[in-house]
Amino acid sequence: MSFQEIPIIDLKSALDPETKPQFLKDLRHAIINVGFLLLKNYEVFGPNEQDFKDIKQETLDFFALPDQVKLDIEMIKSPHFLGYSRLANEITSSHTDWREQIDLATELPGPSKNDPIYKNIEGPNLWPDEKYIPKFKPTILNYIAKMTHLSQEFRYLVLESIGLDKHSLDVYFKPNQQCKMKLVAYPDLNELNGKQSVVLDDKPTTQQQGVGPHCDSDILTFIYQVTPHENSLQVQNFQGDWISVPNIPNTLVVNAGQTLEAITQGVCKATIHKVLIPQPGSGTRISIPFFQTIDLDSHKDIVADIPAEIIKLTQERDTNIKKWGQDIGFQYKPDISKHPVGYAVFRNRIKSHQDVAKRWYPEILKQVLQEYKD
Ligand SMILES: O=C(O)CCC(=O)C(=O)O
Ligand SMILES: [Fe+2]
Repeated sequence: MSFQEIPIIDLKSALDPETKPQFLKDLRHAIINVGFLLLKNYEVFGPNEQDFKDIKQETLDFFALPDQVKLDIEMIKSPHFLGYSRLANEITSSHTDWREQIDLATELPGPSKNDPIYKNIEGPNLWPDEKYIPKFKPTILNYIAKMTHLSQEFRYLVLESIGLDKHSLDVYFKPNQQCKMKLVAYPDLNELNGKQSVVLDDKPTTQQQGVGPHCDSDILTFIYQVTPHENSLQVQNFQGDWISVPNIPNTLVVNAGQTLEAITQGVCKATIHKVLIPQPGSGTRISIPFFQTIDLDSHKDIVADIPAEIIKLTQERDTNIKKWGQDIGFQYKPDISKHPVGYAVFRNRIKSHQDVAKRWYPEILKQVLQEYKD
């Protein structure tokens, strides 16, 4: 029997030596057998109530900006895949995603000439004109700084929960390691009526995707569900059933990505998930995912010293899997024995944002589309 609900984990209980053993046990179950959890009392290490209020306000203000202000910072202007994506301009699992978003990241300089091409993932953000939205940049930078801290502390706990030294992944991180985040708006069906995808010949229908079934490619993702929509974010259990992630105030959704799965020999599960567009009349759904990523140059072996009893738990999980989720189509998986992790990350960005790739990396886009077909 696969999971039927998303476990809730209380970060405060990690701080008390009396409650920590049970905390680690619960976390171990969540990360191995579900791949998703709801985290409460995150402000122990992360953003506080005011920080969440601020980012919510800036996000609402951002999406309310005149189209031209948003289009001035369209992602197509960035070789680093950062900036604004208009509605229906992204593809997941071969279909249009009915969402509008801005991709942001830890502010870093672009790569130098001799760097491998995948290093273009790093670079400066495209900021909206501060004349229209003066507090946007400082609010985002503050959120990134605090979430970076939370994601690091939480990674330590995840590693402890599977019997590893909390510093065992430190070699995959560099000083000022890039983290990524997005502000996302999923308009409801009424607002979408008559709209057509910019990239595919898709029109929205009731079951249309906000974002199609996929696994995240990072280490850990933290999602702030800003609006109270239910039954939008759904996770696929290992029997193929879709389980809704409850939208509980003052919790963050946390999930494992494929990079963490790869370097922990499959112990931490990168579970398939998707977002449905909101029901007509329920208004725009807003969410803010934050992605902890590792040094693009990482080219190291997987973590070898995972205790045998943890590997056994993983094997038990895998033998019980009746149906291995939905086919999410072709997605580059990090294979750090063959390529640095940046190779897969870069190719996944090319596949998702083909208009950006066409402008900046036409040759690689051709290769990717060819591999995609094969
Ligand atoms: O909007 C959400 O709640 C999740 C979005 C998501 O899964 C993603 O962008 O990777
Ligand atoms: Fe995701």
